[in-house]
Amino acid sequence: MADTPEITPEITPAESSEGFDALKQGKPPAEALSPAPLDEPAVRVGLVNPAIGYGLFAARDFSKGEFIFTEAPLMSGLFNETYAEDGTLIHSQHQSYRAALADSRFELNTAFPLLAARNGFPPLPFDTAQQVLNTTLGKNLVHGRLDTTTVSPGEYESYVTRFTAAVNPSDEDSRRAAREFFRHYAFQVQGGSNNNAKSSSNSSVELAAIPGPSSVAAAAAVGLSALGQHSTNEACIYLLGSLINHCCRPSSSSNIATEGPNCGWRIGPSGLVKFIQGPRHIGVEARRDIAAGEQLTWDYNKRDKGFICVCETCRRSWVGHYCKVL
Ligand SMILES: C[S@@+](CC[C@H](N)C(=O)[O-])C[C@H]1O[C@@H](n2cnc3c(N)ncnc32)[C@H](O)[C@@H]1O
Repeated sequence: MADTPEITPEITPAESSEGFDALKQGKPPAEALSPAPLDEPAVRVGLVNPAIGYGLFAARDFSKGEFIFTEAPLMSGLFNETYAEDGTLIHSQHQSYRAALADSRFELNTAFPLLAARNGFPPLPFDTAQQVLNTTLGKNLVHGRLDTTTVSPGEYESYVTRFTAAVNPSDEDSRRAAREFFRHYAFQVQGGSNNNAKSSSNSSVELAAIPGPSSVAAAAAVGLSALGQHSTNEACIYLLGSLINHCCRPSSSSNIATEGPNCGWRIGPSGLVKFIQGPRHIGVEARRDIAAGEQLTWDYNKRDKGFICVCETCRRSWVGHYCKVL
């Protein structure tokens, strides 16, 4: 898959000032307290196309401001701004991957087939993958449920034939694959003592608390021993959240009600979204009304995305450019 940056969050000025005002007052205004997502089918996994791979789609209609789902991480390693060749960071990410593999091999190998192939695991047969896509890929959901996938056998085959399993990959190959994977799929969760994770760009996490799957705990333990010498931030991978694709914002702000990324996210509990219980739990929020069937997207917020973007916003502007030339 193309080189992709870590996903970094985005926040609108309106959301930002609302959050800070609420925090200054000590308690958020009642109308700012969003209800937890409904515990009913919220999302399904689909294939966008063989080049982009999977995406997440709305399984029902959502209103602006509604939370779509919350999810616990599958794994967590230390974070590095540049993903430079840092032995401790790569070790923590690789350990996290190995632990997650022991707990959740089918889910990992279905959701992230390139990572699987680089570690010597060939793509799963369609029937097995379909079961995972329909049910267990939602195993870390806290609120909201996974709906039935619409991936057809033909679509699946044309996607996974892109990945050839490495033969006897070395430990070095596996470490490199884990680092690249974290770089492309992880959410940066800020470390430190502040457990009040704010919205999108100000997410934080309490490193001392290590709930969740053993893969999260294992990597956090590795990470904790390295704190002080390295980044205190964590890189968290989510089975569903990490499958959401990027969409650029439209150049005209008048279009944001109907175009551009339709989701935002928060990690950890905060004054505004108390229903997010775990420090590394992610909450995905509708930034505008979303119709059932629409692909969920957000802005990775990176100048260098590491892939050629073919989002709706870019496609519209290409058409605009083409028309102007004509
Ligand atoms: C976090 S993953 C999203 C899930 C991914 N589609 C998958 O199936 O694994 C990011 C990767 O998805 C692809 N991607 C996401 N948004 C894209 C976009 N707007 N245009 C092209 N590729 C995109 C890129 O390959 C990128 O490296």
